[in-house]
Amino acid sequence: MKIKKKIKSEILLKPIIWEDNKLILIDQRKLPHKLEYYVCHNYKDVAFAIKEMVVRGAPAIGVAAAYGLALAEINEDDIEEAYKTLKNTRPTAINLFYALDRCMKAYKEGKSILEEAKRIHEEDIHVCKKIGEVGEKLIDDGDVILTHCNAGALATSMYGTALSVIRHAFWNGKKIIVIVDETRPRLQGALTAFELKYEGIPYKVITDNTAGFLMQKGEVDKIIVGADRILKNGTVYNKIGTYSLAVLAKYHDIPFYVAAPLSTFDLKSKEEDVIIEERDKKEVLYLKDILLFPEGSDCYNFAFDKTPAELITGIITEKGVVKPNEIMKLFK
Ligand SMILES: CSC[C@@H](O)[C@@H](O)C(=O)COP(=O)(O)O
Repeated sequence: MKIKKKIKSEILLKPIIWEDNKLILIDQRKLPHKLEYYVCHNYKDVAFAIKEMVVRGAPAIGVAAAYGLALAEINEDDIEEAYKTLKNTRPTAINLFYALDRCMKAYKEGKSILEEAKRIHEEDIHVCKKIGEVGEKLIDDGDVILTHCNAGALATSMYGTALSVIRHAFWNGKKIIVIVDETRPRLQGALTAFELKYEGIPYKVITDNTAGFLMQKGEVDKIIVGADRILKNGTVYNKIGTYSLAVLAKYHDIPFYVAAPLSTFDLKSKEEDVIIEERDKKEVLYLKDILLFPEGSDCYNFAFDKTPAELITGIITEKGVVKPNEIMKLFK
């Protein structure tokens, strides 16, 4: 049994590697066709990597940012400046601020930033595994599970959040099929498909606008997504399109789960404090270099949306599954 488990974690992708005082990231811009690495030598490289989505996904950007600050320490850069630069890379996922603030606290207490970054990295691996073990109990043999964006190994340090639940169910012998939303405009669904293919987990890709029709046909048993930030009132911020899925799930009476570590909870902010990232309009208007719409077209490119608590069946965390109105139980 033990040997089997070891092999399973060894086949998982490791998007974040710390080696010889360098941060090595799987370059997610090149996936799914090329598995290439992007090497960060200083905090500015890391800030670029987060902004340009070389590394992405809430827990992964937190871990990368922590190592970014560690690089600033190693290179004897101005730590306050590095902290500010890294903090201003992406505004919505709370894990970025959680990890940077932890490292800053360690620094101010005269401790090593690198040691704190390594701890955050290790903890993320451990809690994501736990989320999978806890959440897989909600999955029935034969389930068809729809997921949005990529809440997989690539979005964390190893197991993923929503995909940790899915891969643990698969490892435990449950015959599942994953419906992968393509997730326009950045197509994080391709990353999810890449991970599932890598591990032999059956999946089928759909365009985002197919989800409702599949639910109407009775072909979706459960929906599991990740989160970028969860407020005390149970509001979940996640990839744009999550809210529409949750509304559809409610209408069709399909359980809608959110999987996230405690580091994704923001107990201080109110909804009006949360900034929804708006990215370059080119991501929507162009496909690579091809302009898809009439010259001069304007568009929206919100990267995230918010899903109210009443649409969420349960939140799967490393400390158990809670209803969105029971969040404070997790912090007692
Ligand atoms: C475990 S990842 C959870 C979320 O970070 C994920 O669903 C998501 O929205 C990622 O957005 P991205 O813009 O790709 O960083």
